[in-house]
Amino acid sequence: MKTGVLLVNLGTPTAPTAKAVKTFLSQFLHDHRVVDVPRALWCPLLHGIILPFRSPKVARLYQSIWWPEGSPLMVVSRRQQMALSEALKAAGIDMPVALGMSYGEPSMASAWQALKAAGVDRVVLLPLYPQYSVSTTASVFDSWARLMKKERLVPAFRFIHDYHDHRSYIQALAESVRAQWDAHGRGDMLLLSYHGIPKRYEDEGDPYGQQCHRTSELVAAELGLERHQWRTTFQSRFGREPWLQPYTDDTMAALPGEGIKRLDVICPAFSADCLETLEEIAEQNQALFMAAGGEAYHYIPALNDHPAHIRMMMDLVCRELV
Ligand SMILES: C=CC1=C(C)c2cc3[nH]c(cc4nc(cc5[nH]c(cc1n2)c(C)c5CCC(=O)O)C(CCC(=O)O)=C4C)c(C)c3C=C
Ligand SMILES: [Fe+2]
Ligand SMILES: [Fe+2]
Repeated sequence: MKTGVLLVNLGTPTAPTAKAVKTFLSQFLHDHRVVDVPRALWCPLLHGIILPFRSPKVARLYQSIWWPEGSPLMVVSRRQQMALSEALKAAGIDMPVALGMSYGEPSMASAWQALKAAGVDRVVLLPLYPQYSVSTTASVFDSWARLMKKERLVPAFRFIHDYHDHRSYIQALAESVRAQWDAHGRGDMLLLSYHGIPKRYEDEGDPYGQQCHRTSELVAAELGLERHQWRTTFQSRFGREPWLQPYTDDTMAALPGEGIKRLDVICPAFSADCLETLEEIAEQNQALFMAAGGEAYHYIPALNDHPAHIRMMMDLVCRELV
């Protein structure tokens, strides 16, 4: 049997324009795993207000973080794919690596076609979401299942459910914090900010919030931090219902008043830098913290294609070879 790896991430617009953002948001926000509101209620709001008004606004935000080679999420994802492929080759393991996005291009269908063309008949699916959520991981599974419906011969496959407490992941995060401290000195606190989800999803059984808290505890323990030296918050709220709390933006505005003037921020739920880290955390939230009396703010980049992150991917994938 020949095994291949299918790396999956969320996806991103093809250009920082209102049109491309609208196409991306429309696909993303039509996914029932992401927004579970009945379509009769959701579609009028989505088509009448959210897509027309949010798309130009968000396009301007994408313009502020866009790289010459493209959207950071896409550029980093391609680098991850290449680095993992090379690392596997260097270890003498013949395993093609494809990249598929849940929304937009390259699609999961194109990634599966590339693996099939390489003669793969066994697939390790690695959704690059360390913490399981219905809104991300389950949606990857849905896309895979939809693809497999068209196959007469479904390949053997393994689905990596989550890796929120995996040793190499925790070590890679801790290593990136230490590198930050070595370069810029240590802040008064390490804030671990995770993408949020609606609180209702957690009440209905989504383990995401619990897994985020566990990741934070393990990183703090690995770094030898005391309880008052780190905090977990949730960012990127969308819509009106309550999301997981405490909210990152409220915390930013409050910390300087509590005597925390120098802050280090890491976003462990993001395996690649993207709009939500480079703009929301590194720009918007920095401005909130400084306006409230903060003195130093350091955003610690996502693990991206750092060698420790690629080693972690190797560990996760090779574990599935037995
Ligand atoms: C509508 C509800 C949303 C849920 C639930 C949600 C969960 C969720 N998302 C990520 C990772 C990413 N989200 C990104 C962008 C983004 N997310 C939402 C909404 C929800 N996300 C929107 C509407 C957007 C687009 C930007 C905007 O309009 O504000 C991204 C960045 C993509 C990029 O192109 O850079 C990532 C990555 C996780 C991990 C998660 C739940 C655990
Ligand atoms: Fe619709
Ligand atoms: Fe999101």
